Amino acid sequence: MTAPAGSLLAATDLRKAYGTTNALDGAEFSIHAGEVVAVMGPSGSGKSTLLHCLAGIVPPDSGSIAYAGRELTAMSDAERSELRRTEFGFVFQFGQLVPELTCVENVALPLRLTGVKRKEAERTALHWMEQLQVEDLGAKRPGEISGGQGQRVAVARALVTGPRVIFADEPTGALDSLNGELVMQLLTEAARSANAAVVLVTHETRVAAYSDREIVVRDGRSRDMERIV
Ligand SMILES: Nc1ncnc2c1ncn2[C@@H]1O[C@H](COP(=O)(O)OP(=O)(O)OP(=O)(O)O)[C@@H](O)[C@H]1O
Repeated sequence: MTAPAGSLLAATDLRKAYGTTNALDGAEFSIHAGEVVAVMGPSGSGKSTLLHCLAGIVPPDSGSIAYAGRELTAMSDAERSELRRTEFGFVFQFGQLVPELTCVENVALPLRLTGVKRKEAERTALHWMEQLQVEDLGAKRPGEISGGQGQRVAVARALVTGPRVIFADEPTGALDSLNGELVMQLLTEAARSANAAVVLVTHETRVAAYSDREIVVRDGRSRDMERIV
């Protein structure tokens, strides 16, 4: 099977086994620029493994992953790292901010690591913190802010390099529903304004409702869901 035309990131027939466990067993995926796709499914069905393969973190045993016309599985580790640093952004469930740095330093960090000067990096960081409504927290450290605020800072950090794809693995998993909704609303608004695609792993239908499309993973296989309106 070939990837759908015009997709930014597409995977076909992905397989990945851990010992005797088939985490992925012929999974398919595709996403367009600016699209938000929710990956749903029961615990242990292969959602995180799919995300890690798509993001070039975990190599699949077989199958194809095409990003902007380039085959991820044919790249060297160094090329995949470079891609993750420059083209992809990441938001996880928790524990992703560096506790010793202030919030603005945390958001600016991915830019600093690519050699951007401190002042310019922090100016860009503040722009994204405004989008996520956490600009007042710049001088605070992660230990001094709430979980929901921390996730919004993490989203700002994921967007700061201007990535084309954001990978979000249960980004609201540690939040109450009100804070989860706010994170989702601001994440999807900011990503759409930047024309960044979002691969969103979640088991919550309320969170998946912020997506344009849902796929369901079961026993390592994926299928598209028709949105019931
Ligand atoms: N590093 C690993 N080593 C061994 N087995 C693994 C590893 N990662 C995942 N698995 C197994 O692969 C299967 C799929 O795991 P995965 O984490 O992708 O599922 P998931 O759908 O994201 O689950 P959850 O919703 O609980 O996070 C599971 O049976 C899991 O135990």
